[in-house]
Amino acid sequence: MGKFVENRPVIALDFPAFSDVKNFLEKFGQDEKLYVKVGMELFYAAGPDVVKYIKSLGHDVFLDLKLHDIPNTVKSAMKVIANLGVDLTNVHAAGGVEMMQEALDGLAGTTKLIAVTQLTSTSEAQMQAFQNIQTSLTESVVHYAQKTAEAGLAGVVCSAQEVELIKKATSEDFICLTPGIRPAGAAVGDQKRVMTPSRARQIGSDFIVVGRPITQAENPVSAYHLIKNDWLQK
Ligand SMILES: O=C(O)c1cc(=O)[nH]c(=O)n1[C@@H]1O[C@H](COP(=O)(O)O)[C@@H](O)[C@H]1O
Repeated sequence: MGKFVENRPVIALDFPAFSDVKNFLEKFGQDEKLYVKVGMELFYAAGPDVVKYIKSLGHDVFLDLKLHDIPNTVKSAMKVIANLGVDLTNVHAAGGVEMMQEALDGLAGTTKLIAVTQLTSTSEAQMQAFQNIQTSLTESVVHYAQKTAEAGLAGVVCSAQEVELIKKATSEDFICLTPGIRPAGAAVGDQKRVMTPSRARQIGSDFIVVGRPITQAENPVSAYHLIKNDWLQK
């Protein structure tokens, strides 16, 4: 049996208002069930209602709030998130093993939990100079992935460039969700560690997250399908 891979690119709904989400989702056919990401911008603007709306349409939701606080606060917040019925959510691995374990406890098995390692907008030079971590960026990501696995979480957020080493250091089943995905020739923007959908698939990513290349496209539905086809092609 092959390992689980999510065949739909997760669309980052990075919009400032509920109405933008409605407009965006209405472009797709009613039978097209999507996997979308609700991040800080949209959640702070539209709150739990937007999550409930998206779920009521039958889409899957990754609630990306990247919690990073003391263990007790994160656990309490996760208890609230557990009631939203989302499919996936995340914390920052830098919060520590105890924080990650408390986050899991708060969710009580309702929602899959993953942890951000090093953001895909971080380069090795930035990490070394700013975070004062004197290893390679890959070593830092693999270290966070091992600690995340030790805490019992389902996987990590990383760039596709680190997936092979993470799987070796943890297990084949440990989820690697990879943002920083760009079709060949697309604008990279603020992302630093990027890869195309097909290359990410070859390398072993389990989920890809794509925002602007879809949401800012002239035709978001065809951009989505082009990216999906590239992702499905090994
Ligand atoms: O946790 C995330 O989803 C995330 C982690 C990370 O390391 N890098 C990253 O880009 N993301 C998110 O993935 C999305 C990428 O969007 P685009 O760069 O527009 O494709 C954004 O919503 C980011 O918040």
